Amino acid sequence: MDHFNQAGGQLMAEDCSLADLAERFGTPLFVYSKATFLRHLAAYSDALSDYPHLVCYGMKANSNLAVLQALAAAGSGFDIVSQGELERVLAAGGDPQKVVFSGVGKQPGEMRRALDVGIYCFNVESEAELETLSQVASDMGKTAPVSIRVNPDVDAGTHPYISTGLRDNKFGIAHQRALAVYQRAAELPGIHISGIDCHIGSQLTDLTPLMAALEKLLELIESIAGLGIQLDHIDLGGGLGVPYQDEQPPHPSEYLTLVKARLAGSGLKLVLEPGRSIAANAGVMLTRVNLLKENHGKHFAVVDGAMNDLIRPSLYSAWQRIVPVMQAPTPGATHARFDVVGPVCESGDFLGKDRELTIAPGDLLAVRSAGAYGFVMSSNYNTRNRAAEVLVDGDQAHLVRRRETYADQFALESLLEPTDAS
Ligand SMILES: Cc1ncc(COP(=O)(O)O)c(C=O)c1O
Ligand SMILES: N[C@@H](CCCC[NH3+])C(=O)O
Repeated sequence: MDHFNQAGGQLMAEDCSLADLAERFGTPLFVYSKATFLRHLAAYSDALSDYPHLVCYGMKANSNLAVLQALAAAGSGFDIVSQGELERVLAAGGDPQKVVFSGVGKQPGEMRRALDVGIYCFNVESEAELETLSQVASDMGKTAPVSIRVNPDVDAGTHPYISTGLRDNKFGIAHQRALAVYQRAAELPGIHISGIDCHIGSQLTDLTPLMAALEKLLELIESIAGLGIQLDHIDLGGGLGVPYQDEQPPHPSEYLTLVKARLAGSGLKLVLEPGRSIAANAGVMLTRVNLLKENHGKHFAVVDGAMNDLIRPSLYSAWQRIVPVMQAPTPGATHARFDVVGPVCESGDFLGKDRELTIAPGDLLAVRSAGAYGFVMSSNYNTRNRAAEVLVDGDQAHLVRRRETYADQFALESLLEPTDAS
């Protein structure tokens, strides 16, 4: 369920006409529904209303400032992976005490900034990072709250590029090493051991690997207690999938009922880092059909959106639904199976392949489920201006990021000084 529904013969975002938004702001255009973001956040917080918790939205999924502002106002915390993301949380009015800092390559400067503003916890991903953090915190006369990210070696059963909890992945500390790392952390100055965490992968549609990871963490927690170390929280990361096509991922309440039952009596606060399940179906990308062409019997719809705007189809062969915004076909439209492709000079530049559509040049298409890992992964490849972003709230549409201009793109570059008078 989302707030993108058909009404009056066209696809709407809440009470706003997508066709009108495309006219007003141009295409390609990301359109987000504020109500959907908030409903997805509430799916987590409501399911945990009877259990101590902190939901830290995995903001890498969609870090537009207005989106963060809306989530922060609804009480969300944030999972960050860079100082840049921390600066966004602060700029959007988020509470640093609800921030967890993940990532395998935190720099000392980033650690200093996070210590300065007082984040909730550092999710430490290596022994080297632990030593550096201890040094940085001690030098500042501060204590860093730390959780060790354990790599539980659980197969999340997802695309290899987005699986993170396998022994071959760069993330976290092998669970066999974890105990030794906790022991070392207990000896180090400037470190307060606060929790344990894991994140095994993204777009998970089955609870089995998530629950297997939880069991591994609970075993470890017992061994850690044997060292005399008491943890105050467990962070299970993000990872719940969304229906892009016909997947049937579990609802957060189904997952959290199982987790709460397992954690009952543990005294552990539960931290979560959901990204995709909050953002993906809260957004669409609008793109206009430029022209139709046929090559050797194959039909192509060349649209104005491309892999630089939405890279998931090219990068992961991800399937995202593509639908016309207007229900009634334009008179004279062509009915065929189209590859929906962009203008970028790469054969891998497609938004969808082999899609049955009835379309004509000038038609507006919506690529669904584009609220997560959409705009945030966009680039200027082929010197294309990055798209604009609009956040809809009822019948109000707010332009929350204007379309880039060529001047924006050139602003950071310089020409060489001429070396002679000629
Ligand atoms: C450490 C961490 N937490 C949270 C997330 C968010 O994951 P998802 O978008 O699958 O919920 C990610 C990304 O996969 C991550 O790497
Ligand atoms: N960007 C990926 C997910 C990566 C998750 C980040 N750890 C996607 O679009 O599916």
